[in-house]
Amino acid sequence: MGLIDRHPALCAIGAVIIALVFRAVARWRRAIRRNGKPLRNPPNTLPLVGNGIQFLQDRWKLFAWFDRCQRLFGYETVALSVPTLPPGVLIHDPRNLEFVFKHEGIFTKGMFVKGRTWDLFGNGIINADGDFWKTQRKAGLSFLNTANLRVLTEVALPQYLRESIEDLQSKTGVVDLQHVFHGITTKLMGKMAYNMEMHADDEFSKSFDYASGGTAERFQNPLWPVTEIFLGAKLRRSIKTVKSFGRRIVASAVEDRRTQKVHDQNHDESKLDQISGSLIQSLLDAIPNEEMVADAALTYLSAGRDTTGQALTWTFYLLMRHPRVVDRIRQEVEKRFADEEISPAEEQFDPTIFTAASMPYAMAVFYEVLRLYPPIPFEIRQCMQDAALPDGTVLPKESILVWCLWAMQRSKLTWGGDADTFRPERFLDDGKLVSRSASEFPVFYGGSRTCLGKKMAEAIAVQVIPTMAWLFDFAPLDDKERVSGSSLTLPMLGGLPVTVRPRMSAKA
Ligand code: HEM
Repeated sequence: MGLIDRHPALCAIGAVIIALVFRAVARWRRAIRRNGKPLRNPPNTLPLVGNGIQFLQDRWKLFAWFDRCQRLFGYETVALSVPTLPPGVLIHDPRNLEFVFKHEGIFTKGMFVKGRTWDLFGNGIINADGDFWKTQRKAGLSFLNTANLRVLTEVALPQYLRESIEDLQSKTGVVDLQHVFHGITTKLMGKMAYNMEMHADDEFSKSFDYASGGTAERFQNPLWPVTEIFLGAKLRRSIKTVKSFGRRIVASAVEDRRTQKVHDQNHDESKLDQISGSLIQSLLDAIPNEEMVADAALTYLSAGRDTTGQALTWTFYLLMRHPRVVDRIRQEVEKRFADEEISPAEEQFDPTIFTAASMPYAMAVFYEVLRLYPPIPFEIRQCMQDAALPDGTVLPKESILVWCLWAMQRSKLTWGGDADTFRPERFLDDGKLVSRSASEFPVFYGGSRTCLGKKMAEAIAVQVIPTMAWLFDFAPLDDKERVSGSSLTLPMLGGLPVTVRPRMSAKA
């Protein structure tokens, strides 16, 4: 239910306050121009409240509205106005986005984003700038190095995937696939990054999901500082739980050091144990303040596990609706078996034979899912100085720039007439995977702050998708269209309940 449905009285008070401050904001708004003229307004822009009502709707209705804007205006930049907030624009043109990626110093998260996410992420990498950002990025780069990624694909992922498969093979009745995939990515990040056993249904994970939803709603509700005074108790409690878990991660890493469980290559231990906790140890080496290490750790955890687990959930949602695509994945698996001279009937199933290079179709499926269901569905930046976009839009300092990946990645101008169709083949040319520029396909962001975990996400997807599609038939409980719950990422509201039928007796 949307905020209006849940709290009509509060929304009415909000509308009055919005109207009162509109006069002041309107003067500011006039400053955004293209070729000396004000920008066009999107549909449903109202006098006084501008687009404020759209932003109060449930997020999938907001995405649909962004999508409508994209269909109506093509690549044209349009005005966004939410009274009480700085003036804004909605951009669609990849040229503008390329400019934003190239000028990271001008278009930053600013106080607009940081003010809303600070409680949860503090100075974690997605909020940090300057040297503190560089330090965290360096720690992340060392964690995601080639050797560690090899341990991920050869040891950790097969182990956690195997556990999930065994679990699915023993299940009768309904299974929530979102929970299954979230479980895999939670265990992976927990062990590799922090040397901790983590589970998708522990108290921290539940609190984090709630806190992420509450934080995301702050971007839709301009009166959040007021409404949270009355309605924010659960959010405050959740953030407190999340923060205390961040401190536990740090305490556990410090204890690992004290008891010398920090791994050196000479120990007689598994490859996975050797690299476990490498992210938190690099962060501890580089950052003198443990509170800040905790922020950095929590931000990496969210960036790494939620995005990938959710992308896999949307993948199987779409696969259940497109059996033709499942058949093609299975054909690719059979070809892979033939190349490796493995009999498909063999008892033991080894997911490590699936790599990005050997499974272009499975990779294309993953990319096509990321196009239609981007795990970070919209982005907001704030101008640190006056700026002009390549299309001539002049933005005064502090104005807001929004792009909605959900809408942009459905643009017929960029993706052709069948942009709304799930067609993995669009990412293939002569059987080889084709890449698209970050400005056309910004799913992993672009420029100097491009996602650090792209390779990790791909490595996970290319093992999980063919393995699960080969071993199981999944069926949805109904044909209803699934939508996203409130979050900073794109969880499926209510999870993905399915029935599972093992296709063969192959063991994981
Ligand atoms: C399908 C999976 C993923 C998608 C779609 C994705 C997408 C993104 C996007 C859009 C951003 C920019 C966010 C922003 O600042 O507004 C980002 C940043 C980041 N991602 Fe990912 N991500 C994925 C998986 C991962 C994984 C597995 C990791 C591993 C830890 C990771 C680590 C990061 C980090 C550290 C940043 C911050 C980069 C910086 O600010 O310098 N991501 N990601």
